Amino acid sequence: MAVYTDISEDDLKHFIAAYDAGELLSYKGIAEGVENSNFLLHTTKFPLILTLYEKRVDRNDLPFFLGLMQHLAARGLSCPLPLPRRDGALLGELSGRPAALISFLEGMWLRKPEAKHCREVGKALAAMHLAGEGFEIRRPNALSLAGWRELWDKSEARADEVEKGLSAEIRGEMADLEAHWSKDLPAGVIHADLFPDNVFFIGDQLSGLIDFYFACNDLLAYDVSICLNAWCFEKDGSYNITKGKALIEGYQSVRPLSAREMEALPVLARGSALRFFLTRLYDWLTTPAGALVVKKDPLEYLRKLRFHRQIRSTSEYGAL
Ligand SMILES: Nc1ncnc2c1ncn2[C@@H]1O[C@H](COP(=O)(O)OP(=O)(O)O)[C@@H](O)[C@H]1O
Ligand SMILES: N[C@@H](CCOP(=O)(O)O)C(=O)O
Repeated sequence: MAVYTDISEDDLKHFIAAYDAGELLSYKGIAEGVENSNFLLHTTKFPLILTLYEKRVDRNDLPFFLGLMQHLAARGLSCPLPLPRRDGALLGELSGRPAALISFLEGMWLRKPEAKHCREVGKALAAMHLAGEGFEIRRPNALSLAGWRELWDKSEARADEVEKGLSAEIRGEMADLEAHWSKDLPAGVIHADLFPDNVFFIGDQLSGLIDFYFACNDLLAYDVSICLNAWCFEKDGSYNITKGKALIEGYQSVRPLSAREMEALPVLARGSALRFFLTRLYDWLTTPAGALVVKKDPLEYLRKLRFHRQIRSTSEYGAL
C-alpha cells in the first residue's frame, strides 16, 4: 500500500478549488506504489491522480519530475501530465506535504508480461530517451556508484540477517563496478525505474509510462539494463532470452545501441541489479513490522547480479 498521509475531504476540496478541475465527486487511496501517497479522484470534469510527495522525495527535485512529464508529453510520449493550478503553479500543499494533480492514464500493468510486451517496452524506453532530449533541468543520478556505497554503509552491519557472508561479496562487487563502469557512453534523461508496475497496457498495446520519480540524467544503456532485469527474468530466477531479445530488438528499432553500449551491458546490468538489491535491502532492514507497505525481496536482485557476473558476451542476453 502507499497511502502514508491521510487527507480530509474539506482539505481536499479546498486544494482542488485552486484548479480548474470541477467539483470533487469521490476520492480513494491507491494501494499500489512504494514512495508516495496516491489517490484516485473523480470530479465533475475528469478523473485525476493526486500525489502527495513523501519524505524520501526531495522537494527540490519536484520541478525536474513535473517538468519532465510536461516535456515528454509535449513530444508525444504517453505519460501523465501535471495539471496547472489557476495561478500556473504545478505544485500545491495538502496535509503538510507538497502535492500535485496529474492526469489519469488509462490501462493496467501486466502481472505476467510476455516477449511481445517486452518488445513494446523496449520501443517505449527508446522513445522516452529520444523525447527527453532538450529537457533543460538536470538531475544527477543519486542512486549511482556513490549512492550505492552510502546505502551499503547503512545496511552492511545487518546484511548477514538476509544472507550469510554478503559483506565481502558486495564490497568486492562495488570495487569491481567502480573500476569497470563506463562513463563516456551516450547519456540523457532516463526513467530509472521502468518496472512492469510502471508501464500500462490496454490489451497488448502499451498505453503509457508512469512514475518518473527516480528519473535522472545517466547512461541510456543503463536504463536498458534496468529493464532487462525487471522484465526478462522468470519467477524461478531464470533469464528468459526470448524476452531479452525482444526487449533489445524493440529498443534498437527506435534507437540503435552502439557496439560500445552493447559491450557495456553486462557491467551495467550488474550495476542496476546492485542498485535495486541495495534499496530493497535497506527497506527490508528498516521498514517497521506492521507498516502498510509491501516489502520487496532483496535476494531476487542478488540472484540477478550473480547471473550477470557470469555473462561472457552480450549475445547471451539475446542481442545479435
Ligand atoms: N497517472 C496515473 N494514471 C493512473 N493510475 C496511476 C497514475 N499514477 C499512479 N497511478 C496508480 O498509482 C499506483 C502508484 O503510483 P506510483 O507512481 O508507482 O507510486 P510511487 O511513486 O509511490 O511508487 C500505480 O500503480 C497506479 O495504479
Ligand atoms: N521498482 C523498485 C521499487 C520502487 O517502487 P515503485 O512503486 O516506485 O515502482 C523495486 O522493485 O525495487
